Amino acid sequence: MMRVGFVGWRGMVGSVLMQRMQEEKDFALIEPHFFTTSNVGGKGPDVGKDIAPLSDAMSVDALKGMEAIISCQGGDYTNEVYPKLRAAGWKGYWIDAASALRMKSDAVIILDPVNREVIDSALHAGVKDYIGGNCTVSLMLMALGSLFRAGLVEWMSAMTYQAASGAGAQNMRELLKQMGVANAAVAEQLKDEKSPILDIDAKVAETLRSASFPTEHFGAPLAGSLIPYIDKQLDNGQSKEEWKGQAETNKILGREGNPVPVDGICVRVGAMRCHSQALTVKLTQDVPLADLEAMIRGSNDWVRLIPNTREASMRDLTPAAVTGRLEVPVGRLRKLNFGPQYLGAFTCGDQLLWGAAEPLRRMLRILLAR
Ligand SMILES: NC(=O)C1=CN([C@@H]2O[C@H](COP(=O)(O)OP(=O)(O)OC[C@H]3O[C@@H](n4cnc5c(N)ncnc54)[C@H](OP(=O)(O)O)[C@@H]3O)[C@@H](O)[C@H]2O)C=CC1
Ligand SMILES: N[C@@H](CC(=O)OP(=O)(O)O)C(=O)O
Repeated sequence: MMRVGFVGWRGMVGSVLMQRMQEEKDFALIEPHFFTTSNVGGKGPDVGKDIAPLSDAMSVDALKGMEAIISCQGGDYTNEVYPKLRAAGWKGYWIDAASALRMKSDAVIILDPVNREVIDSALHAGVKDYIGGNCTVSLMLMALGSLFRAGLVEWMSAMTYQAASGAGAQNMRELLKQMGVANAAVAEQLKDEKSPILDIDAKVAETLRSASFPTEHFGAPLAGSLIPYIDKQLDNGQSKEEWKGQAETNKILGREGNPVPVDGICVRVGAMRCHSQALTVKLTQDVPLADLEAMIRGSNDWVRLIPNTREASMRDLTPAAVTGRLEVPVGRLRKLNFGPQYLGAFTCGDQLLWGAAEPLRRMLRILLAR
């Protein structure tokens, strides 16, 4: 059995990975070893079989014994440990959720329902580093990857509505705290159906702006508001999250030499763990809507085409409906007023599943099937 090391298994992404691997009985096929940066010798997770006590995730010697390592520990850990491990001659497979190694020329961004042939040819060529993509990019490609693959996308604009979970577990907690504080500020007025709405509104606005409103993690109010900036600021006016749209989409599709322009504005909203995106696609030709729908519907086992009606959109195309599910719905599909080559679409997906954990466990399955 393949010896597989897990680092970062108790974090938010790691916990979702453990959950999915249990559901799919992946642990029955491997010899799992668990690592920690904080509790060496402690007890690992319950995965339905006996496991050794936790090993030191900073020990190159301990990690070197693994044939594959899956890390959900974050980019700082990857930047510190990965180079030492390779320098020590380790030849195993490194599978990582963090962005640190994504754009390395000999690393592949994994999203097998979209780029299985890129993964297979890299495996054949002896590539050892397989990195999960940015959640927003992966979810967009799960929804509309078929249009890129058919050569139908001249350019795409992705305007995003990203959930608190993308910023981390503490941020999810902070969003809920903010909701609680905003609610508490007007709890008495809410009990009285006749209390003036503008008084309630003014009190909420004052609360959101007050110095005591909990914003330690987001740096700004998110509940009752939004934050139109995600990740670092770049010199060209884009945020790092916006930069990833084009860079990672084209790398996943294996067309870095002839990139399709992708751009937009990435916005944090008060959803818990589903990222949504409003997409505008300039098509390379005027393809009938029904043909585009058929192409999207047939592109992978998880995409769900939602009829462009008010009822279906409100029922099936929201973070509340999609959270915790592997399905990636795409709807609001229509030709835009700009002309017959302009397509509008809206998609929503769980960013901890296809956006983070799922591509990692599927990469492990691909290795096991070799
Ligand atoms: N958040 C996201 O949506 C996405 C994240 N990623 C990548 O995955 C990396 C990990 O993200 P995420 O899972 O959010 O990180 P977390 O902060 O949830 O977990 C990272 C590590 O922190 C340590 N830790 C310290 N305190 C706790 C605690 N109370 N509960 C659990 N773990 C704790 C654990 O290490 P130890 O057990 O060694 O102490 C854990 O493995 C990110 O840096 C990013 O690179 C990728 C895609 C999406
Ligand atoms: N930046 C993403 C989450 C994330 O971790 O992305 P990346 O894996 O590209 O660093 C978000 O905030 O929603």
